[in-house]
Amino acid sequence: MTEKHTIYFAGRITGRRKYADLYQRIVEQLKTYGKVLTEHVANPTFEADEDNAGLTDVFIHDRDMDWLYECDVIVAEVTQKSLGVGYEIGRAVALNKHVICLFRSDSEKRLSPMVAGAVGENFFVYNYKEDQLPEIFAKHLK
Ligand SMILES: O=c1[nH]c(=O)n([C@H]2C[C@H](O)[C@@H](COP(=O)(O)O)O2)cc1CO
Repeated sequence: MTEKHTIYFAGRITGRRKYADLYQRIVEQLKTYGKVLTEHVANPTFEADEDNAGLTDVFIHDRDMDWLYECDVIVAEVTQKSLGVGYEIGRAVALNKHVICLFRSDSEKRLSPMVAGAVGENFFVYNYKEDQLPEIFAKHLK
């Protein structure tokens, strides 16, 4: 029987939403393992929605920190550089959360050593192809 998790999905929002479709496919898989607190990250029109909603920076930060406290696992798609995602990962480590970082192996970018080198008991980094995601999620979340 699959344990139900509370999952914080992190991915780049600011700037180009090149990976929004990928983020949506990841979130759909994560939802089979429990509750995803941050589904909005995978919403391709999110930036525009957020502008319309007029949320303040403090509101967004405090809401996301509450979700970080609440989650038991953070899954971060780190192929697209993002200050917000880096911050969330650091805060999650400080909270002793289970951290899974996903970096696309076909990317021509280099993952920061501050993430790639942080592997440990609760911190995992995968250079992945998309068809490997089901196996990765099953290993950590089943
Ligand atoms: O409006 C937002 N809402 C929000 O939840 N975030 C969080 C969730 C994402 O995992 C992360 C993205 O940060 P950034 O915007 O620096 O790419 O920060 C970030 C922003 C700022 O775009």
